[in-house]
Amino acid sequence: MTKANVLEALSTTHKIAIIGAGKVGTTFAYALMLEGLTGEIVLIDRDKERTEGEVMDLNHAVPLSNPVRIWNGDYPDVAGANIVVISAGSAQRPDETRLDLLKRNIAIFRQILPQVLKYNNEAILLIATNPVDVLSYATWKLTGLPAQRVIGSGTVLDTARFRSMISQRFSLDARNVHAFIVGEHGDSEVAIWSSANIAGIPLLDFCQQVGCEISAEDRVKMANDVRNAAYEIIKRKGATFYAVGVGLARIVESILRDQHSVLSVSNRVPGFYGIEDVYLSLPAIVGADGVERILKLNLDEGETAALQNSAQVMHGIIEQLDIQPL
Ligand SMILES: NC(=O)C1=CN([C@@H]2O[C@H](COP(=O)(O)OP(=O)(O)OC[C@H]3O[C@@H](n4cnc5c(N)ncnc54)[C@H](O)[C@@H]3O)[C@@H](O)[C@H]2O)C=CC1
Ligand SMILES: CC(=O)C(=O)O
Repeated sequence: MTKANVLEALSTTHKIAIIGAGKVGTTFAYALMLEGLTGEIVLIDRDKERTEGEVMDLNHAVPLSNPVRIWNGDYPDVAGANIVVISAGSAQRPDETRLDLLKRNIAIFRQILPQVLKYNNEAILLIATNPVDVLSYATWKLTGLPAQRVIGSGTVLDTARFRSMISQRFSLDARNVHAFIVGEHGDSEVAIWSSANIAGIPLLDFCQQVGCEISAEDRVKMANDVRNAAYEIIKRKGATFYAVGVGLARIVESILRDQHSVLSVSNRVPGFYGIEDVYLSLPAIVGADGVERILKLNLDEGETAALQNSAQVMHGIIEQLDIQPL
């Protein structure tokens, strides 16, 4: 069998269920289709009419991209899905933070999760709805599933924004920029400069070598630009969906193809830096079983304190939630 045949055979056996066929859910479905990652995509949304329109539109691209069955389904259709992605719920309005969404979206999760579990308790759950860390933690608690199988998209998006901005600054291929945003996917997130590197060369050494400069002020500004990217985009076009759609597809790719990729997904922190019982993003190895291992970055003092602060913010919110298993 050629590599192409193997990949084709693999992709046709996989099924992805997407709950919430709004801007994020449908852009993710589009990315999945273009990348040929799966044989079946079922979209589930309370707005059946609009979802039917989305499904028609997506299906018309199938002859031009990859063979995939895409349909407008309901909860019984999550049966047999390898991964259930949840992107249902409210998105931020221009003057809102992600945490402002919590009350509305946790109520929606309380409706959705029992339905998912009723038809499939073996899938990996991938959460995109905001506030993603709190909702991933709540999903883990409510469902009682192993944390390894309850994953938040976390700072995969912020990390991509960070790499994109560094690459633009130094006119580089973003794929050669290695740097992470960790912590909350939100206002308390932390840019990790101490281990940022270009193809293995520490960023400051790279700058010295090629004669570029990045001052402490530049770094603060860039971290703020990453942190504020969603606000700036929402102010201009009402929502963000392309990068997160591709980010979700990237996580799904690593799971379906058991790639063991290191991605900054949100998961239960295993006591690193004195942080526990909270979902936050750190680099993690993602494969067929979900999160296989969370990696400990060597952080400097300021980064450690900022990450601990991010965990405190999450703890403060989690403590106010009354989460009883379903
Ligand atoms: N994790 C990340 O990096 C990102 C997360 N987001 C979040 O993703 C979520 C979705 O954003 P958008 O797609 O832009 O919003 P949207 O409003 O376009 O889509 C949300 C969808 O959820 C559906 N929905 C609401 N309640 C439902 C229920 N009980 N059952 C089934 N479907 C239900 C709605 O009908 C709608 O189609 C938001 O919370 C947003 O903040 C957005 C961008 C990035
Ligand atoms: C909306 C959101 O969470 C983002 O674009 O980062």
